[in-house]
Amino acid sequence: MKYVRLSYDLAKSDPGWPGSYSIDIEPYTQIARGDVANQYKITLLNHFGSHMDGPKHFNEKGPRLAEMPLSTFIMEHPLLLDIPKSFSELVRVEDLLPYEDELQRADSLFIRSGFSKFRESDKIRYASEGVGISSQACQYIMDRCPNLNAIGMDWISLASYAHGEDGCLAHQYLLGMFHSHYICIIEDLNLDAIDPARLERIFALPLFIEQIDSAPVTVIAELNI
Ligand SMILES: N[C@@H](CC(=O)c1ccccc1NC=O)C(=O)O
Repeated sequence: MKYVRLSYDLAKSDPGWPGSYSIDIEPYTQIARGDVANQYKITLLNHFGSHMDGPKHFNEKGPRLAEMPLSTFIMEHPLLLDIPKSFSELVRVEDLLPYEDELQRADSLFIRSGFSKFRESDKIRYASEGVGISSQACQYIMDRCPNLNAIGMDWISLASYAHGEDGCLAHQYLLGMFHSHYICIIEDLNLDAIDPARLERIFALPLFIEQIDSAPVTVIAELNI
């Protein structure tokens, strides 16, 4: 078995959703300053970097991540799809239709668009001209794929910034506003290292913090190598 991390380190210089707060990290106690231990104070927007959206993000009646069943975070039947997309393009129903049978069997879906290649080289466009999943595709997924607990992606948000209204509706669909189940969303992942034929399981473990809807997440893929 080989384990590969799909979530990024959190770093101040990383791209965030345009106009949103990101992260600040400051020393709290420091050995170099005469303290006995190193500690840091972190101020973090819970939607910055690799993170998991819980139902309460866009659905006031939905649970917080800490209230979801633990099976949400351990994916035994992940499906990785390569669906190449570029600046401000949306994943649409017709992109998913060829995979309907696989989608119905899977407990989680990871979409590799290739857009993560811009995360380092063009941070501004990575954030403001990101890929998205159309609200119609999200409605299709909610209606037709009852076993999916989570959808992950190699770009910054389910919503493409250029299609904000549709992105809002897309979040509302997956986060259960119009259905009796939920699909959590895992945003800003690096899916480069996964060979779909070797993918066994994915573990996506968010921080559980009181009050909050969503949280930073550590995502690890188990590959059969
Ligand atoms: N950063 C968010 C996206 C987001 O904030 C958003 C997406 C679509 C429409 C509005 C949004 N935020 C509004 O305040 C996310 O984690 O997906």
